[in-house]
Amino acid sequence: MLSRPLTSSPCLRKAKTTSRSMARAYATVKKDPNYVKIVEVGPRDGLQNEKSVIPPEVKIDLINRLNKAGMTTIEAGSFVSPKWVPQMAATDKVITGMTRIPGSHYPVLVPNHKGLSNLLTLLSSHPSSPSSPPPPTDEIAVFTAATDAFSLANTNCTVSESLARLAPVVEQALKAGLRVRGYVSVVIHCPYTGRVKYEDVKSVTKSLLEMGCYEVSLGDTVGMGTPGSVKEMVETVVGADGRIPVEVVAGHFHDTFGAAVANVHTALSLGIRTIDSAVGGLGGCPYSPGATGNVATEDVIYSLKDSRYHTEGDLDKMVDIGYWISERLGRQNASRAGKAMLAQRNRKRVEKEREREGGNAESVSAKL
Ligand SMILES: CC(C)(COP(=O)([O-])OP(=O)([O-])OC[C@H]1O[C@@H](n2cnc3c(N)ncnc32)[C@H](O)[C@@H]1OP(=O)([O-])[O-])[C@@H](O)C(=O)NCCC(=O)NCCSC(=O)C[C@@](C)(O)CC(=O)[O-]
Repeated sequence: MLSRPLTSSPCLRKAKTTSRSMARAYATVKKDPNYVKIVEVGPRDGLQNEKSVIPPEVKIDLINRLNKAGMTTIEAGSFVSPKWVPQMAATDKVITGMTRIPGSHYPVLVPNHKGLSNLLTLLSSHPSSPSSPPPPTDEIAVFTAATDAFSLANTNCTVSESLARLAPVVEQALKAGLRVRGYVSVVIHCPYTGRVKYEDVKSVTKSLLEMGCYEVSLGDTVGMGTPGSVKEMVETVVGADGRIPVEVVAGHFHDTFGAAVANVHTALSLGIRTIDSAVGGLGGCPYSPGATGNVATEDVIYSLKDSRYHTEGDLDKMVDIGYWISERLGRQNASRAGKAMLAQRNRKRVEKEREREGGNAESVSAKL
């Protein structure tokens, strides 16, 4: 239950420019109706909950590899309080150290004025001559939740307080020429209060769009969603009144209960065309106890094969990256498709060796 009406803040009333923001949102929508845009969240959502501090060089390497594998929207880090999420502390080093490819986007999370101010200071020192590389980022993501309990745990304020805090941040970011994406967490289930009211998800989504977010990502943070609950939630959010077009919402599914790929396809069947995912199924929110990683990017790409949809990202290269980063972090690769493809490659390699060795059964069977 939200503590007070979302529209009660003066900042929000001021920011109510529905038609302008909706037009901005529509302008970014991909024209091809079967194109599925993937927002690769591995370097941010994927790493933020890792216990041991990952050096910026590894994060930079990860982002560069993802770019080379064809991912063009890669969430690169967060300008949040290092006391709350220590893992994201060196995001400034990451976004200035990574190779920036023209046309790619590297959004960073910003929770408040301080985060935006730190980012704008960094961006102001970036050379802006035509020959200089693209700026470290051109996009921020602001985030809130569908329940006060989660919002308080994650950002130390209620939902309406967070919206009031974010409205001027979004306004300033837009004035500075940044794109702004929004997140709503716990859209199905809250780890503190249980089942969520989908009308609250809709209300928060609407507020973020009215502020000027070009898109709002609906986060099943806990990963308890099922195709049935995702359908009901999305149908409530995009609703029959037609005020939130499905083109401006994205799906963000964690895979705690193994239903994330099914949830992705449910979202697609309802018209959503932007999906957040993390290579190797990395991830978890520090304030969502028990939740596991995001749906693996490899699993999303694999599941779209032989369908009417198409997307970006070279599956073989993504499988390599999933393997590499999982090894690097010393954790299990959580991508089912990734593990299956690696096993398949291994079998093929052994078969080739068998052919080369002239069918030496003993040495080959030892490798299988
Ligand atoms: C929002 C705050 C800052 C409020 O935290 P607070 O403690 O209420 O902040 P404050 O304003 O009272 O400031 C306290 C201290 O933090 C500093 N501070 C304050 N802000 C910043 C900043 N931006 N950058 C750097 N430092 C900052 C500030 O300067 C001060 O420093 P001190 O004077 O004590 O030395 C904090 O709660 C926070 O950073 N929360 C972020 C939590 C987070 O990152 N969670 C994970 C991301 S959300 C997610 O994963 C879900 C998602 C998006 O993936 C979708 C889904 O799956 O649902």
